[in-house]
Amino acid sequence: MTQPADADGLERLGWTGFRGLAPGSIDPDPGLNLIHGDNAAGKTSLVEAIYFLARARSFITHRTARVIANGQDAAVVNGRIRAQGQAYRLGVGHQQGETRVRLNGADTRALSESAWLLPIQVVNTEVQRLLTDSPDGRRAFLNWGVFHVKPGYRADWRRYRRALQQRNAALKTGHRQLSATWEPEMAEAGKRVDDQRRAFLAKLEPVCQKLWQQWLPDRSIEWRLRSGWPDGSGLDEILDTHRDRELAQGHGLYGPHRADLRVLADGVDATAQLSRGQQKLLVTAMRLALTELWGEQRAGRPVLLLDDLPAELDAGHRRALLDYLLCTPAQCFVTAIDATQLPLEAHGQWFHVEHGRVTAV
Ligand SMILES: Nc1ncnc2c1ncn2[C@@H]1O[C@H](COP(=O)(O)OP(=O)(O)OP(=O)(O)O)[C@@H](O)[C@H]1O
Repeated sequence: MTQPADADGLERLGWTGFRGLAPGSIDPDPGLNLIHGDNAAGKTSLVEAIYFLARARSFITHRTARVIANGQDAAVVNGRIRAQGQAYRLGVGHQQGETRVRLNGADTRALSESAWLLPIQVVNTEVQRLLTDSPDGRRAFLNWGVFHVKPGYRADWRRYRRALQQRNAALKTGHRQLSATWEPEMAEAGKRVDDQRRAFLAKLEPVCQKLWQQWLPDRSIEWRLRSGWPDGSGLDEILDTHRDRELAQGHGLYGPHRADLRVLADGVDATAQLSRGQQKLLVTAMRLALTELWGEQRAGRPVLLLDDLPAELDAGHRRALLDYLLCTPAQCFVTAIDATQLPLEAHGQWFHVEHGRVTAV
């Protein structure tokens, strides 16, 4: 999709002390950005810097200190972002174990104050882990997915988590009555969380199906949300019925914190049915569909990071994915080792990365 020059999105990105990148800056295209360079040139580091700006953490490591360049004491990423027609200055830095986020020159209290500016999704060679890893990642996918569609969701989720923690503390110390007092709050907030997740999935599914049918035409893909408590019963009822068991365990066993999104191919677990390349396509479709849905919200413009896009995909599927990127509402950053792997010569802005230096081509 050709974007006007003043379209929403990331207009400027600058960094110092970040991974192996030499201090630098780029002015990204509002649509498509194509980044190429040899192994270890710094391509992943560049897209990681964009993610760091958007989410104040890395998608590579939980140890944020690792993004600091060897021998430096701080990593800082700055961005100029246009959202709803307005310009914002966002800065994220990590130093001495602390991450600070500054928006328009002032410290922000919560990530949610700035997170709406750059709703971001990553597709890389680890993308299949959404299917193969524990439910935590799938719950995070749901939580961020809903948050960007319904900003009020965060408050419901927080309210639920607080009631859960209080009830868990009571369960741990064997306080039957105290644990029961937290249940109405937990059940009410928990139902709101579950309802919003289901409404969000109902919107997302047709967008995913469109892509799945194009990219995996021989497979029938579907998902099932497990709420985190048995179907057909209210959470209040379940908490009441199972209190003794939960007291014996010392923590709560039911609720949306135990939800899972099971993804099936031809009726069975997708990981048992599909090749790695097919799993990549399946999850890529989910992440792209999410950015399409976010794009309709007209809050912050969604950003898609596709690191090493050609990996594990045959020429036909690569082409299909690149064709999709030409019409997505998201601002895209795509990396590959060789420019010829991204046959989009006439499109977007190209960058070359060499020994940590990024140059617009
Ligand atoms: N904190 C750090 N300080 C300095 N250099 C680092 C740091 N973290 C990683 N590096 C180095 O940065 C280099 C670039 O890594 P990066 O993963 O960005 O490369 P890439 O271009 O994506 O490579 P590939 O195509 O092989 O995936 C690597 O040599 C790595 O050792």
